[in-house]
Amino acid sequence: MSHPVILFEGVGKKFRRSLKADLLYGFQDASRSLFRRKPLEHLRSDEFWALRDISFTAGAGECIGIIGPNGAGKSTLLKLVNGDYRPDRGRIAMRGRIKSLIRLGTGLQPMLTGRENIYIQCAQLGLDKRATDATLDEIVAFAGLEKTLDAPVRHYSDGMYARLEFSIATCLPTDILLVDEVLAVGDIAFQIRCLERLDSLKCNGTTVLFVSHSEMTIRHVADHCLLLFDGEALAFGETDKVFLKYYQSIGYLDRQLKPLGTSPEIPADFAGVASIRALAVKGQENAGGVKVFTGQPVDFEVSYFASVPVDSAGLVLQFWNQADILIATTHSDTDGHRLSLKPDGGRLRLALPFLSLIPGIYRVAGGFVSAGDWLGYGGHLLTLVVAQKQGQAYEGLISIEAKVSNAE
Ligand SMILES: Nc1ncnc2c1ncn2[C@@H]1O[C@H](COP(=O)(O)OP(=O)(O)OP(=O)(O)O)[C@@H](O)[C@H]1O
Repeated sequence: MSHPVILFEGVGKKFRRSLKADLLYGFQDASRSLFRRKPLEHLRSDEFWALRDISFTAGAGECIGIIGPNGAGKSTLLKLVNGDYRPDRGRIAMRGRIKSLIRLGTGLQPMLTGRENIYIQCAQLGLDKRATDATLDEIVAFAGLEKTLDAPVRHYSDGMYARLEFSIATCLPTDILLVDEVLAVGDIAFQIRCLERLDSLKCNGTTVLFVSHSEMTIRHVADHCLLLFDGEALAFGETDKVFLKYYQSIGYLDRQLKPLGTSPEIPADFAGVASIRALAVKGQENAGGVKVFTGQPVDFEVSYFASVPVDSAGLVLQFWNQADILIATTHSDTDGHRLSLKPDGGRLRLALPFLSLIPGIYRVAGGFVSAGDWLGYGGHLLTLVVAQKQGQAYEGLISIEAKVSNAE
């Protein structure tokens, strides 16, 4: 990476446990800062490191997913980037404008209406009234708040707050976007719109730091992940490896809770799916990739590996929803169960003529089966975001294709 947009070098941030220490050390630290002396690097009594020795970089258009248990230091890291805190140790360098969605509702004035808040926030982003007039409809439509635009935002639900804040913050291009768990309170249709918008912001060069406890959303948007644990960076890099480290570090694997990404029943992968992607169908491309819709055809390209030649294997994909419920399994009773897999690997095409999944975010798992046994199983091969065509509405868990005709 040539010039990182965000650089953390050995960054540390400490906090105090008591109000007394806060007041006393706050005064001491303010005096040091006044005389341009470096912050104290050692801990005084009642202090602790909320972040210790954190180093990573993020480039233009890159999204870093920040994961870890409660209290690990994720929000503190975002607040350091946002300039809410100064680091007590190390160096942070950044370039460009920052937009943050860190604490729900803090950017909005509760007594003012949604419309008034949009004008205030847009003015802070540098838009004059005429420019705001021009983007107002788009902001409101994205947030889906047409009916409540002129109500005071103190009457909004948490989800409505999040929709308005996200919509305003992302209506203009920005260099750095900080997102802390704000999508969690939005409904599924809004979450899907947010993920699409994040994809398109990334395509336009925005660097995103994205904090979430949802593995599915992290996997969809993040190019790399940073795992924080008790203020320390336990892992940084490929999403798969970082999640595996996360599950190992919280004992998820030991407790046999069937972690995502592995299947404990399978001793060794003879043949498995290396990667899978949805293929573009005309009119279904969007800025961040391929869009798939309920009721439409979808094709997948599946790359596989095999350690030995395999005759007569079947390719099976499973679709798990965000509550980790298995919603659907593919079946292909013709050629799909008589595949020969070459030992050097290859590519297959799996076609679904009618996507039965209703709008939502799904984890695609699966692999090859032979005589009823898995030859290899991938627990998280793809995060699939399913949208709906305008004017359609779905209820239930799946949509079933039906043909209706006049009965003579
Ligand atoms: N202003 C503060 N003063 C004192 N302690 C703080 C302050 N802000 C955060 N902490 C502490 O720092 C640690 C890290 O907090 P942080 O909010 O960054 O965690 P997190 O990983 O975002 O957690 P969560 O997943 O629960 O949101 C916690 O122990 C928290 O209590």
